[in-house]
Amino acid sequence: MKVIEHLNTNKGKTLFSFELIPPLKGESIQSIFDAMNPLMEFNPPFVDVTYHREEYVYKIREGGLLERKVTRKRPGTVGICAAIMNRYQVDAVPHIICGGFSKEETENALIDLSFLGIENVLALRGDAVKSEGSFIPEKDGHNYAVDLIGQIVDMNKGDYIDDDLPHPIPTNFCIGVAGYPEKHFEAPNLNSDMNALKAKVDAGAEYIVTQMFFDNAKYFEFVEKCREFGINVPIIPGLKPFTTKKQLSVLPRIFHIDIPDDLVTAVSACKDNKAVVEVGIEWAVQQSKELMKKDVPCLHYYTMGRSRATEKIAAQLF
Ligand SMILES: NC(=O)C1=CN([C@@H]2O[C@H](COP(=O)(O)OP(=O)(O)OC[C@H]3O[C@@H](n4cnc5c(N)ncnc54)[C@H](O)[C@@H]3O)[C@@H](O)[C@H]2O)C=CC1
Ligand SMILES: Nc1nc(=O)c2c([nH]1)NC[C@@H]1CN(c3ccc(C(=O)N[C@@H](CCC(=O)O)C(=O)O)cc3)CN21
Repeated sequence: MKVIEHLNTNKGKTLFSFELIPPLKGESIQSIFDAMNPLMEFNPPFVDVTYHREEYVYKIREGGLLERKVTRKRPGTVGICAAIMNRYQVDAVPHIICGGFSKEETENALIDLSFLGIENVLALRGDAVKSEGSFIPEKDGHNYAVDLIGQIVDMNKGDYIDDDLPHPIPTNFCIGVAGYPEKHFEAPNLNSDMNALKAKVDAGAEYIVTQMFFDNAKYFEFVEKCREFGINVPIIPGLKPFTTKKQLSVLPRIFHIDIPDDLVTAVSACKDNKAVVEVGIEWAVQQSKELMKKDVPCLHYYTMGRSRATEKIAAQLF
């Protein structure tokens, strides 16, 4: 079933969903099941699986020469989606990114997903390669998420880029996109980021999932701003439970978000990360309760394979 159908048929009740990161190459699918099992009792109608692009690693060869190798440390998004749909009563939402894909490779990936009965994708531009400063599109790949959405919508109409196909069958994907309550870091200002978001929705995105935020006011202002811009699709808040002291500096650096004063004070006062986990749970529960009161369609937790904190949060809410 499509995410938008889940959101529409559950009017009035906030749904629970979460996001997984594929295990490192060499690990087994069991680590995914271990991360999911404790969360399945809260009946998530869908689960997101992130996509991780290639990275460059440098190996020292004889004579001290450096050899650059292209590697993917976390492959498996498509396989994991098929495995979890097969094992649990849940819809998988693979993340599809522009980076590292030509249009033909994107078409082939979407064909695989369609064959597997996967009806949902989150369409993203994707991050820059770790060792590169900024996002560089693939030769013959997409530049922005909006262009990727165009290709998916075309396929949903039976319009494949391979124009030699005699009777191409339309795919049937529900498309979600990312939204940034605190602005995407590359956008020159909030208005231009809002225009980019509006373009994604106008191109065919049916719902938005937000970047993590720790101050609900940011989400409420964002939703209001979206409505002013004529963006009328459901906006699912994304929440990340705080679990380590290091995240005080890591999260703002990676995700370009602010941590509210009270949370900084509470985390800083913790004597160890065990105490931080408790603070993180309490903060996320308070955020979730307030969001639920405002009838958000779904609460989406960035568990990234570490389910303990999210399990404790969900137990208090769902
Ligand atoms: N790998 C994953 O699973 C996930 C990745 N992300 C991350 O989200 C970030 C960006 O992805 P999206 O939001 O999908 O990208 P996007 O293509 O919607 O936007 C990227 C940036 O380009 C700007 N922009 C968009 N269209 C434009 C246009 N036509 N002209 C000029 N500027 C334009 C936006 O304002 C934004 O600053 C990445 O950092 C991505 O990796 C987010 C969620 C999950
Ligand atoms: N820019 C961006 N890229 C993403 O891949 C991404 C977003 N934003 N926002 C939404 C989700 C959330 N994602 C993630 C991905 C990884 C962690 C994670 O593992 N964080 C570690 C720190 C990572 C590090 O130290 O490199 C943590 O401790 O929380 C969290 C959320 C993936 N998604």
